[in-house]
Amino acid sequence: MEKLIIEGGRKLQGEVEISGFKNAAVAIIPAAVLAGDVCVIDNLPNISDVVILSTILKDLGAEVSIQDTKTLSVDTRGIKECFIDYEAAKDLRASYYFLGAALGRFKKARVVYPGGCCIGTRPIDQHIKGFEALGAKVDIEHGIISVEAEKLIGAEIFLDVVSVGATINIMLAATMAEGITTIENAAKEPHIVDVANFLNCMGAKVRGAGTDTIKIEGVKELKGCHHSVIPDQIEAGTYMIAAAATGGDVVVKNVIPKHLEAITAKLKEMGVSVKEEGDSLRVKVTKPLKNINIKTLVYPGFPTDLQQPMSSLLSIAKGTGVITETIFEGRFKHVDELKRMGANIKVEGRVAVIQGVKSLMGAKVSASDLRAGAALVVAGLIAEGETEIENVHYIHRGYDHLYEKLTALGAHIRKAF
Ligand SMILES: CC(=O)N[C@H]1[C@@H](OP(=O)(O)OP(=O)(O)OC[C@H]2O[C@@H](n3ccc(=O)[nH]c3=O)[C@H](O)[C@@H]2O)O[C@H](CO)[C@@H](O)[C@@H]1O
Ligand SMILES: C=C(OP(=O)(O)O)C(=O)O
Repeated sequence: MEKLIIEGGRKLQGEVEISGFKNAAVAIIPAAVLAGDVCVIDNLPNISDVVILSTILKDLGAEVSIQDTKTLSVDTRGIKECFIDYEAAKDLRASYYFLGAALGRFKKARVVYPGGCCIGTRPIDQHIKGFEALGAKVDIEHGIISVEAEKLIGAEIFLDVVSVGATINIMLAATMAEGITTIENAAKEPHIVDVANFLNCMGAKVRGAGTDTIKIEGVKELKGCHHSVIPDQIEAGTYMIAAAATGGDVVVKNVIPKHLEAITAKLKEMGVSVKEEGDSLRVKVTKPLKNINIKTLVYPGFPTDLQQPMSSLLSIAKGTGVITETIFEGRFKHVDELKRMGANIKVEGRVAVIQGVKSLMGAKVSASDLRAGAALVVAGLIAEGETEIENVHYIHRGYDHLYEKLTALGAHIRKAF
């Protein structure tokens, strides 16, 4: 089992290039099923979720080729039906997008209940409600979700909770439904817009993505297209946090600064200098950092996916900070590991109270999920001495070339087995 060893205490300095967005890529790859044609998807991150989804496409009968780890060419004409079992999909969440895409194209799909990070209960009732509203019958038996419809008919769907996954899945299923589908109380995250742009590039008629009302006018068929995935705001945010935590000076390149406003605002509130330079953000520490309060919210609020890495930074900021996690009830599993490293954090339900300490100490720790892993990497970069992180496979779900990028910024980080 791969482990990650970090010799902490070095300021990160230099430039880091941000890769394509995991959460957009993992929806766009399954969405290619809808085309029944050749799609070229560019700027993909080299992460395990992308590798798994590409393998699933191949196993379903698509012709898949990857160039430079970044560009996927996929011909989905050979796919005739969609069944995805436990072994194929247990390690990621996004397998559920094959439900919406295959329902749209074949009016039928069977996909194992999704996996992904264990950060709360993560129900999929809103996805099911959406599929049913479009006319599909949904059954869940022995851990397999089956969806089937004679035909799909556009409907008005009001989501009970703002869900990224349900918004995207309903968009996928509705692209070839008869008539108009309206999703109200839709999620507004940047990757919703990226997926809508990909669908429109294939010939779909999706309007309003990025607002809380999305309208999809069904079309008879879609065609292949070429699409480039947007930069990963969560990877970018993680490097911004790591730069601040190590007292560094880092230019985070190839980002859309607008997507990073929530994290930029919070870093500035702590006393970090964040300057926009075109499609880069320069993050520099010039004075001691003060603690702050954070509440995770749907976009454009502070993203839950950055809450865990941010808690490592708050652990060494002066004073007391409070994190309120409103999206996932189980997203504080990293806290016990941070405590091993000397952090002073008390968790009660969805609230973590962090009393800043002078520094963290290297220790043996274990990642419980992707962003818990990112939090431990940030903590390891700050800590005095050596930090050994287990369960690194979680981190590889979402961070492209982590070792190379951190090493180029001056970190001492290596693999061990
Ligand atoms: C692959 C992907 O893009 N993952 C992201 C996606 O996950 P995911 O799409 O699973 O997250 P959702 O936006 O759906 O979940 C938001 C909230 O809605 C609840 N909910 C969701 C669906 C549903 O049918 N019923 C329901 O109650 C969830 O339990 C959670 O409390 O958005 C999350 C919130 O920004 C991010 O942390 C994940 O990184
Ligand atoms: C929770 C995450 O991913 P997933 O939904 O794919 O498990 C994440 O990217 O932080």
